[in-house]
This record gives sequence, C-alpha cells and structure tokens, in this order.
Amino acid sequence: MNAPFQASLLGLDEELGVGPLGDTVRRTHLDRGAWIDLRLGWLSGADTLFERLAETVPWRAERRHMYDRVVDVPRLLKFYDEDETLPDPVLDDCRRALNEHYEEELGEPFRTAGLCFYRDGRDSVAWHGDTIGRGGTEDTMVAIVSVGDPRPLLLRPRGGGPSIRRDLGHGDLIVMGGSCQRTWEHAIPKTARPTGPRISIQFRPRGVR
Ligand SMILES: O=C(O)CCC(=O)C(=O)O
Ligand SMILES: [Fe+2]
Repeated sequence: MNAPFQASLLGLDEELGVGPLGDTVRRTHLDRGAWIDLRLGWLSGADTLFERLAETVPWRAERRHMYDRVVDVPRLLKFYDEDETLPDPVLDDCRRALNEHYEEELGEPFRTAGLCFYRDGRDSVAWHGDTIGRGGTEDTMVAIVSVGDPRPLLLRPRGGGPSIRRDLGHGDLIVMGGSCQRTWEHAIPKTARPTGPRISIQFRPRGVR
C-alpha cells in the first residue's frame, strides 16, 4: 500500500479542526433532570490529535488508596487547570466552540481540561459521578471529546437501573448535563476484546471535578 493511501485510510491526512455544533448536537433526556448531548465525529483529523497528545502530554501514572491497599489507577492522567496552557491549540478551539454553544445554558464557561489515556482494554474508569466539586450538589456540564479507538461509555441511574451505552472515539463529543453527575453514574469498563488506545479530554467549569 502506498503511504498517502495508507495515511488517508487512517485519517491522518484529514485537517485537524472542530466542526459545527448548533443543530448537529442530539440531546437525550435521561430521568431525574439529567441529559446527554451527542455530536459524533465533531473533530476532524482526530487521529492526528491522538498521536500528538500521546506523545506530547506529560502523562502521569497515579496510585490511590483503596480500602487498606494502594493500587494503580488503571489509566494515565494529566489535569490542566484554568490558568495552564493546553497541550495542543486545537483543544483551545474545542473549548472556545463549546463555550459559544453552551455558555448561555451553563451560565459559566468550561475552563479546566482533564485528560485520560486508556492504553488498552485493561485501562478503565469505575462507576462514578464527577462529584468531588460542585457537581455533587448542583446541575452542571462535563463535555468529553474522545480520540483514538472507541470505547463504550456507560451511564446508569445512581442506585441502579438499566445502563445506556455510547461508543466514543475518533473525535466524538458527549456532554453530560443537568443533574447527570449527581443522579447518574458513568464508567468506561475494562474489556478483554482487543482494543486500541483512547484518549479522552474532559472540559469542566471551575470547581467541578
Ligand atoms: O474517559 C472518559 O470518557 C470518561 C472519564 C471520566 O469519567 C472522568 O475522568 O471523570
Ligand atoms: Fe467522570
């Protein structure tokens, strides 16, 4: 296979950038005042962004106390606070476009960016809501851009109930809004299936973690 053809199959020749939001965003109302917005394929050239972030972000492996043990966090992490320079200018474009679309409804801008790197199917995030900050008591939004291979993001009502699934990768956008962080939980489960790496970029307002 010649190189340009292969690059185009891999999407590496696509120009990197954000697409429109507006009425391309599809909202699904969950119960208890929670909702999700979906905009598949929002970023073009997403595989280029994946390669850049995989190489340039100073990824950190963390360890956390779990009951009486210290365990590896099963993904790599890097958090950019609101005064820090994002690792790629296209992430500034993402945040700007998200704020143009959502700031009126949200009542404040997205400011921080949390990055997660799921190296393979053994990496995951367990069921949780982003409730460390204000998301535990107030309605808010968390916008997640996914690059790399799709992984299922599952959502279920807190306390139990059927889960819903959205496969997210290659430039897809999901926004969890309303009461989603405190009345629902989300997870990226481990999988035994062969799975390529995925990076997620989560934009949050100040004080939401
Ligand atoms: O990787 C994802 O899409 C979800 C990450 C997440 O839920 C979190 O970091 O709080
Ligand atoms: Fe989360």
